[in-house]
This record gives sequence, structure tokens and C-alpha cells, in this order.
Amino acid sequence: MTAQILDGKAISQEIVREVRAKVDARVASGKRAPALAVILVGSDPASQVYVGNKKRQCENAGITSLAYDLPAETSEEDVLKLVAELNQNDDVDGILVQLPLPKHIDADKVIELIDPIKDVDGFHPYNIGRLTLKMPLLRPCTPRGVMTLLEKTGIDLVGKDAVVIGASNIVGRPQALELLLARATVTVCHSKTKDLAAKVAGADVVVAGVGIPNFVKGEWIKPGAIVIDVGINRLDTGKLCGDVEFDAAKERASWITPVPGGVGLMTVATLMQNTYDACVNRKG
Ligand SMILES: Nc1nc(=O)c2c([nH]1)NC[C@@H]1CN(c3ccc(C(=O)N[C@@H](CCC(=O)O)C(=O)O)cc3)C=[N+]21
Repeated sequence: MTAQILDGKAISQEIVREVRAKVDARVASGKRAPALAVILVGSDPASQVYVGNKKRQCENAGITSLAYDLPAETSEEDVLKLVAELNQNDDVDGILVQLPLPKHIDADKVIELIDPIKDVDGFHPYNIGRLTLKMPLLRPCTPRGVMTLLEKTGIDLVGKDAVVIGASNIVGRPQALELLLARATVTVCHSKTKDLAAKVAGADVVVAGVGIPNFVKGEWIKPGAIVIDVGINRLDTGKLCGDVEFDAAKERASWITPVPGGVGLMTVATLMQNTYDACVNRKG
């Protein structure tokens, strides 16, 4: 079997076009466009690429983007002060603090200060709690984007065995909650997991987010499985690759996401959905 490609580029464009149509209708009715504030501390090259993609997609979606590019030396106090101001600013619907933050800033403290109704990353304990309790409000962008990709396969997830590799706060854990909400049977694997190969071999759906190139071997994949690669690893050659041995996995899977051109683009498109949703939640 050769897998069909889950095309993150095409599907993310479709999502952004849908957001655009809703924003245009909103503006036509006399309301203001949704607005997203993006805080970037320092000049990490990867973060600059991601933030650049977010600004570009805001333009495509008709969303106002407000850039707060701060020097790496900015104090934690000043970042907290900016978040507090943006919380109070009625013209701002979404607040995103690009991660990772410099070491002298406590990221958890910053995230907890964001007003949950403006938390378009869905990282605040309130929003994670709501997802846990089957009453999601703002959902983390990458896992929500993965669910959109899975919907596009047309395959019913109810009762399917899903294996999530990686248990991070921004990918693995919320991904497991999303899959559970879709009534899959979920196994979360991590660096201490015994016999990962056997776990993956039993999976109808594999979501890999560990950050190690070619960590998931093609031969582990159950024939017909759906393979979602959340990894973004930059090789010394400058080439981008995922966590899955793509060429080998493609020969066994029914559907597979490429890197680049897969989940990363969906993360940004989903941020546009979340910003629109945050605006409607606040303002109707
Ligand atoms: N507060 C916060 N929210 C995030 O959502 C967040 C974050 N911090 N920190 C870093 C991760 C990573 N992330 C990506 C965004 C876009 C691409 C993306 O556009 N990828 C393109 C290629 C980009 C390239 O060429 O490097 C693709 O996969 O085709 C990837 C990854 C958002 N993240």
C-alpha cells in the first residue's frame, strides 16, 4: 500500500479561506475585525520564521495582527506587564506568547496570566482543564489542527487505537485529550515507554511529536494506519524533516502527513480559527 498524502498546505489554505469569509461577513455587518497580539521575546531564527508565517496568515484571514517584538533581555516583569495590558485592551481578542521564552522568564507564569478567553494557544490551565472535562473552549492549535487533518481522511475515529508519541504540554497531552474526545482508545508513549515498536504496531492512528528525526521506523507502522508527523527537525543540511521515516512509512500507511507541508501549516491556520472564535466568544 502507498499512503495518500494529507496535504497540510491545501487544507490550511482552505481553513484560512473559511475564516476569511466569516471575518468578511463580520466586518460587513459593521463589527471590527478580530485582532491577534503576538509577543516575541528575542530573535531565535525558528521563532522568527513561525511568527512571520502567523503574520502572513493573519493578512490572508483578514485578522488584525499586532506585533510586540521585544529584545532578549526584556525582564519577566515587563513581559507580565505587557500581557496584563493586553488582557485589559478591549480591542485585542487573542494573545500569543511565542515559545520558547528566554531562560530568565518563567513561561508557565506568563501563560497563567493570559486571560483564558484570549488564550488563542489554548495553553492556559483553564483551557486545558476544559478540554479534559469534555467542554473545550480554546483548544491548543497543533492538536486541533491534527484533528482537522484526521477529519479530512473521512475515517471514523470512534473505537480506533491511537498512539501518541510524546507527552509535552503543547502537543502530546492535549493531542491525547482531543483523540479521547473523538472516542478513540488512546495510548500516550514517552521516553520511558517499554517496547514502543509494539505499541506503534498496534495503532490505527499514530501521532508523533518528539523532536527526533526518523525516530519512528517505517517498519513499525501497521499496514493501513494513519500517520501524523508533528516533528519539525532542522538537519545540518538545512533540510526540514519530521519524526517519522517518511519514505518507509508511506509504503505501509493509508494516509501520511509530510514535513514540511503538513502539521506545521495547520498549526498556523488553526490559530486563525482560534482567534476568530475568541473574538466571537468575547463580542458575539
Ligand atoms: N506560543 C506558541 N505557539 C505555537 O503555536 C508555537 C510556539 N509557541 N512555538 C513553536 C511552535 C512551532 N510552531 C510552528 C508554526 C509553524 C510551522 C510552519 O509553518 N511550518 C512549515 C515550514 C516552516 C519552516 O520552513 O521552518 C511547514 O511545516 O511546512 C511550524 C511550527 C508553532 N509553535
